[in-house]
Amino acid sequence: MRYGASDVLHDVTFQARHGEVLALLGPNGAGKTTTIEILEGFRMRSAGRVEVLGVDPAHGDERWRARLGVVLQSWRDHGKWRVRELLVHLGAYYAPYSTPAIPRPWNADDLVEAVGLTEHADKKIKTLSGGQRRRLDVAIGIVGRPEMLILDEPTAGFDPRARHEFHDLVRRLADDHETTILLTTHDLGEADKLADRIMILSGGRIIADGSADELARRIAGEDEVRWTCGGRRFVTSTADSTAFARGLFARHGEAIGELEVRRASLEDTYMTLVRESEAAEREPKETGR
Ligand SMILES: Nc1ncnc2c1ncn2[C@@H]1O[C@H](COP(=O)(O)OP(=O)(O)OP(=O)(O)O)[C@@H](O)[C@H]1O
Repeated sequence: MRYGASDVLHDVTFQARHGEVLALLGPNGAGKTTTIEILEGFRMRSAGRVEVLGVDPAHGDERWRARLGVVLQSWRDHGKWRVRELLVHLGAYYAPYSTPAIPRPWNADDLVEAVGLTEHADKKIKTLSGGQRRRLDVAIGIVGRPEMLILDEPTAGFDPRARHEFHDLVRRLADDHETTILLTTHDLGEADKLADRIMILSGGRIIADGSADELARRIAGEDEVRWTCGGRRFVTSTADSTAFARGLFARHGEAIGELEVRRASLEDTYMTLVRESEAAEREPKETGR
């Protein structure tokens, strides 16, 4: 993708598997929203090949669009509508695309319940709080029972309980309904918990693609092991904490207490990979001077 003279995405290559939850992470301005806008057919790519549900988004028709759910970063329209009323209205557009396998739309009352808005169902949308409005955005994104769901920072502004309930909903959509889900987030804990696969975008390139564990193993991350023995505290770093712990017990047996293993967190991994990529990007410019 090129805006004017500047390339904001280069060689972004990935595939999402059916029913997979994919999290797209990356610093502000990395190109996450641009990637999403290309996938949903809102923005035309400058070059390259894209297929979503087997269709090039540049030529996606209404039938294709009905199979896709999109939740953008924010929208603030429909203020005078009531929650259930809007979902019934929008849902009706999906009815012609109902199939025996995927009945469309989602029943409005069930949907309102699924996103935790039952007690607000008859309220005017402009009276909802920011987090309630975001739940409605998610409901609008899934009212047509999409086969592929794209969410741009869906939980921004959610309180911890709303976040927890949203995570359950996403896992249910993926596990029970086989919805393929691509979401962007700045919440690394959310990505760690939700995603089958994590991609990190930095400077318009994918610099990492794998499960949270795979990414943690990529940075020569050593585990930190803490324990007590004979009333003294110990801490060490090791590449193989399981073997280390086995050795500890073999040597000291019952004397070992309070054993704790801390693996490299997704945050450690993310910070390392993004720093490396930003340093690599600066380098050619510096040597070119
Ligand atoms: N319409 C546009 N014209 C020119 N440049 C743009 C346009 N939209 C985005 N950009 C630039 O493209 C780059 C990627 O932006 P994008 O919004 O995709 O980033 P992002 O990863 O979603 O960031 P954030 O985490 O802040 O939402 C940025 O440098 C941005 O300034």
